[in-house]
Amino acid sequence: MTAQVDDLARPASSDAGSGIAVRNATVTYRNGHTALRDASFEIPIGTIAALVGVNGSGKSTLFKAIMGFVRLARGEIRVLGMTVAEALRRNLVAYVPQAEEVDWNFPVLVEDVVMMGRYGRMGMLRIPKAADHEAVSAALARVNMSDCRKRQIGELSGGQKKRVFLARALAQDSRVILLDEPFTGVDVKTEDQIIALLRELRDEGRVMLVSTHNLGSVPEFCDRAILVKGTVLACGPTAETFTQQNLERAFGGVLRHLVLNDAKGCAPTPFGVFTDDERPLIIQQGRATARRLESFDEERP
Ligand SMILES: Nc1ncnc2c1ncn2[C@@H]1O[C@H](COP(=O)(O)OP(=O)(O)OP(=O)(O)O)[C@@H](O)[C@H]1O
Repeated sequence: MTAQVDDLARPASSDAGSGIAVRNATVTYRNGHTALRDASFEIPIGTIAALVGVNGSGKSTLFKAIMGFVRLARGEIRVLGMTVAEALRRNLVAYVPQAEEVDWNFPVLVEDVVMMGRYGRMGMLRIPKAADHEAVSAALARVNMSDCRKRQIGELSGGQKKRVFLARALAQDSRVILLDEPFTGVDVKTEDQIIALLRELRDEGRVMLVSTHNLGSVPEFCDRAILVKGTVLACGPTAETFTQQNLERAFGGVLRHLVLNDAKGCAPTPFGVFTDDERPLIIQQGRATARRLESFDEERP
């Protein structure tokens, strides 16, 4: 069953085994705008969860709350059973930012960006030890960016920059990784590489929360989905949550219906197509499919 908001409004004492538990979280900005109201969901450890919703629905606000950048007016967030402050103090949470949040003109080498993931383990003077250099090299190798380690971060392509910030999260060795639109501006090959890496990290027992507008990719690699629109509309296993009904509530008017002939050119098969991004989500009989439009095209006669 898809967990609805009311099911999760229970005390935080049942956190054992949960990666992120958000209960009735409400965030009101200084100008009085409440961006998130009574948001509740839970993600177990060893999970990749998608965070989806239209622009302004509160995805970044939720990330900021999990990172302790904004205070909750009401409610509670637990990370690995701890308060946010405790989880951050222990370096357990890493954040991979949106491209727009970074000043790419800042003169810094790729390896220095990745080393930032180690800062929490260093002393006041931030003098790296051998273990820090090893962690940086291993993280760069894991995202296939070792050859670029001496390059300025601003010189890299969009996909390469994303991989460097992922490497920073790996060097930090966090158990919880928040990724803010990691696929925006990256080609399909890079997207597939990032997805493969996220799966490896999941299998290591980490928790990933991925904000994305690439709805078509979600059923392919996310175990769970959280649909937001000023609050959490639905959350749970992707197969149960990513339904036409829930997506229509979250995305309203962006659903289009196409009528396509099947492979034999026989009876028309109705499909719903959500076009929030360049990677559309195909809905068939009210359920999300894991196929991308381009792979569907390949099957057409
Ligand atoms: N610092 C702020 N002060 C006041 N309001 C804010 C602030 N940051 C965001 N908001 C408002 O809160 C709401 C949620 O914004 P948020 O950035 O969380 O949305 P989002 O889902 O991440 O959007 P996008 O998909 O465009 O990144 C929006 O109405 C936004 O205008």
